[in-house]
Amino acid sequence: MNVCDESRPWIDISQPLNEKTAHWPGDTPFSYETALTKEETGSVNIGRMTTSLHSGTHADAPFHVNDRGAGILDLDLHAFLGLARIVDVSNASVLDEKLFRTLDLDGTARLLLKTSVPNRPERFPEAVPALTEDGALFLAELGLKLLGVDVPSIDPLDSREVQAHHTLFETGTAVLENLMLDDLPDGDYELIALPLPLQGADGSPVRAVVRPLPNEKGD
Ligand SMILES: N[C@@H](CC(=O)c1ccccc1NC=O)C(=O)O
Ligand SMILES: [Zn+2]
Ligand SMILES: [Zn+2]
Repeated sequence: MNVCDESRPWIDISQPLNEKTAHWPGDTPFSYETALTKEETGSVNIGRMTTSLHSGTHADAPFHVNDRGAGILDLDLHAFLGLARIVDVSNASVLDEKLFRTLDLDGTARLLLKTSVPNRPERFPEAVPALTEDGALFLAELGLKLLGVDVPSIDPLDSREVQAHHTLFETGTAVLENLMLDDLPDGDYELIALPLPLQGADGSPVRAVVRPLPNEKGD
């Protein structure tokens, strides 16, 4: 990955974080304030933010669903960095093995799924197409390093078992949620979506960017 190739600009696929960003019911909304103004310090403005780690575009850590699971700082960054395939699954109401068998996932290390839910960062959806246990196992067996979705959760929004999270984390697959994929055609991309080095945290906001792979002619 030559990150300096200016002929292929990076495309931001992150939700903006502001006071209107949707959050999980009962969870901490995002807020930013200037805690110390330039007038107060005599030199600089100093910001402070408060947020759930599951607002906006973010990575989950295994600790999110397992008290003994790894925190975000313990995860291998390579999962969040490298080749990724974007696939439109907007015709599917569940993300199961049957669906995945119809897709071209050969050699895919990172899979970003574009679901039927439109990208509306200010609106928490009523329902999402959930990843089934057989779907999660199928992806893990493919050797997937990372699964990304454009909705707030890979599990049903009212799930207590959060089975898809458990299955992916038990098989060492990283998870990104709330990506913005609506404007991107299916295909192979480079992805950078690094979590912050938050000690002990169950997740982290990421700034997720992609760019299409160069075509064979090199233009
Ligand atoms: N699993 C979701 C988060 C989640 O389930 C949640 C986040 C905040 C408050 C409550 C939540 N779940 C259950 O009520 C996620 O990974 O972002
Ligand atoms: Zn999350
Ligand atoms: Zn999650």
